[in-house]
Amino acid sequence: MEYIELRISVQDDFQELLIAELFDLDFEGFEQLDNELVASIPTSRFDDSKREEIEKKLMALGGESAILNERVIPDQNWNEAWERTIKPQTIGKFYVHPTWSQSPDDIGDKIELMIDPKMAFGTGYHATTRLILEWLPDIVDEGDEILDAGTGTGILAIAALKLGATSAFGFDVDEWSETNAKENILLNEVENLEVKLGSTEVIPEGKKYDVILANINRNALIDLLPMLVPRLKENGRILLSGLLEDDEQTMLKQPALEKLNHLKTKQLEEWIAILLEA
Ligand SMILES: C[S@@+](CC[C@H](N)C(=O)[O-])C[C@H]1O[C@@H](n2cnc3c(N)ncnc32)[C@H](O)[C@@H]1O
Repeated sequence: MEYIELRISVQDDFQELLIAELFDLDFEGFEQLDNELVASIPTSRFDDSKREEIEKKLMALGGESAILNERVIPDQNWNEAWERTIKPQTIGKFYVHPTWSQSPDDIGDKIELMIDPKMAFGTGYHATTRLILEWLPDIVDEGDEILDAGTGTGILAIAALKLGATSAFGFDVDEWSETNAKENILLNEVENLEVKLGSTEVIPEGKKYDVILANINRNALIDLLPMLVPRLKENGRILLSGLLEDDEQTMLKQPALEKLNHLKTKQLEEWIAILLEA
């Protein structure tokens, strides 16, 4: 897949806000530099109207923010770019690292997650993924069956299986995710994780789940909830992430969530995740 990379001048104080807005516009990769942000999006999801929308958002931030440069990044450069920026990290109970940085001999009681991200979202670096990884041990029980909507690298489904879930099904509309999640399944030697390219239409017919993980973004979640919620078992839990603080009330008012109990909302930086129970 080919990507468009935008280099944007933006003061450090406004970078998180801009990342959140670009994320809602389907941007996937972000690199924060000194008063600059580099953001990337698949070429197929970028057009003049998105560029105009970004320019409007930048104007609203103040006169100094602007798109400095726009360039096309061909496929083959991505791994190299990622390899420079991805470092091992501890997130809650997990030690997350790529294959090119070996796990130290002693990671104590941490659970190892080996994730080679390539271009799929889910390095564990984004706050929305970290938020779920930190919370996951409290949500997943032994024997649970998991549905991972927008699986990206497969990191959340793999983590859930390592916590004792018996099986997981992940889906993603991004073809890189399908390939990459499958690679990460092999790396982590997890069994019973099936990944498919597509959206809710690829969920096995009639199947219901104990836990649904959905780290996508507000607009996609609003569209997908009517298809996801009926896939919850009785007392099943759904965790919605990829949301900003201000999205909480909009989400909780969604008709598809009407019959669910809101258990808890957690926040990390400006991002929130909402847990509900059927
Ligand atoms: C924020 S990433 C999350 C990746 C991973 N689950 C994580 O937590 O790190 C969202 C993923 O959802 C996928 N996605 C976006 N819209 C979707 C849709 N309508 N159906 C399925 N996947 C979608 C994107 O391709 C992307 O890989």
